[in-house]
Amino acid sequence: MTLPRFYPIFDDFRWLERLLPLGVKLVQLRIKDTPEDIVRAAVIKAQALCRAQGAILVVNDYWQIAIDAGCDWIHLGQEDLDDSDIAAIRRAGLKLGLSTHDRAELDRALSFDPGYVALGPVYPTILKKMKWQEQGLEKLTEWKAVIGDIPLVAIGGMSVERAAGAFEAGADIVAAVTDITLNDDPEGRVRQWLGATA
Ligand SMILES: Cc1ncc(COP(=O)(O)OP(=O)(O)O)c(N)n1
Ligand SMILES: Cc1nc(C(=O)O)sc1CCOP(=O)(O)O
Ligand SMILES: [Mg+2]
Repeated sequence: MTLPRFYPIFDDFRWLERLLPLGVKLVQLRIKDTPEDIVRAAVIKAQALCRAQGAILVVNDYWQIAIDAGCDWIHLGQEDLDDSDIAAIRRAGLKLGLSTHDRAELDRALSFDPGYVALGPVYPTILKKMKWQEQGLEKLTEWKAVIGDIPLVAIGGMSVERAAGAFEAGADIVAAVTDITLNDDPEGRVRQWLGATA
């Protein structure tokens, strides 16, 4: 399966209600610091919205909720991997997207047979505090040479204007948060993204 090249990430299913109808076909629900029953309800809602629009939903962090809700994809970081039941995720048939930031993390990620590998932050991000400096485009090229056919996601400070460079460097997919959510016109920005990644 070839994954769509544009991968927006949102912290509320209401973003999906607004933006999936524009043609987004791959989306992550990334909810933090929220009671689990609210996350569960949001995942169920997001899953229904994605099914209705023919979009792929990736649930961040909450692997048990993703299993319970019948989702197809989960995204886990390296710390999340320590606390996850990978066998249960596999039994439920979910595919894994995994974060990587250095070569040791990449080697570890590859040992889980991931559905995609994310590398970040390619550029500085304002979304969250990270111990990692910006990785630069060259790192995407290096990662792609190692992972071959596994889809490579570029994340961190990505924008419509930066997407072409990431693709040229080896990314298959570009993920973005604040370039959309902090834009004065999120719908217009998503239309630009869809045009730039078509
Ligand atoms: C596509 C994508 N790449 C990286 C991340 C970050 O995951 P993680 O390191 O677990 O950090 P949190 O997002 O959980 O704060 C991601 N969510 N999606
Ligand atoms: C959630 C996340 N993970 C990253 C990583 O490098 O693993 S960078 C990032 C934030 C992405 O947000 P924005 O597009 O606003 O920079
Ligand atoms: Mg995580």
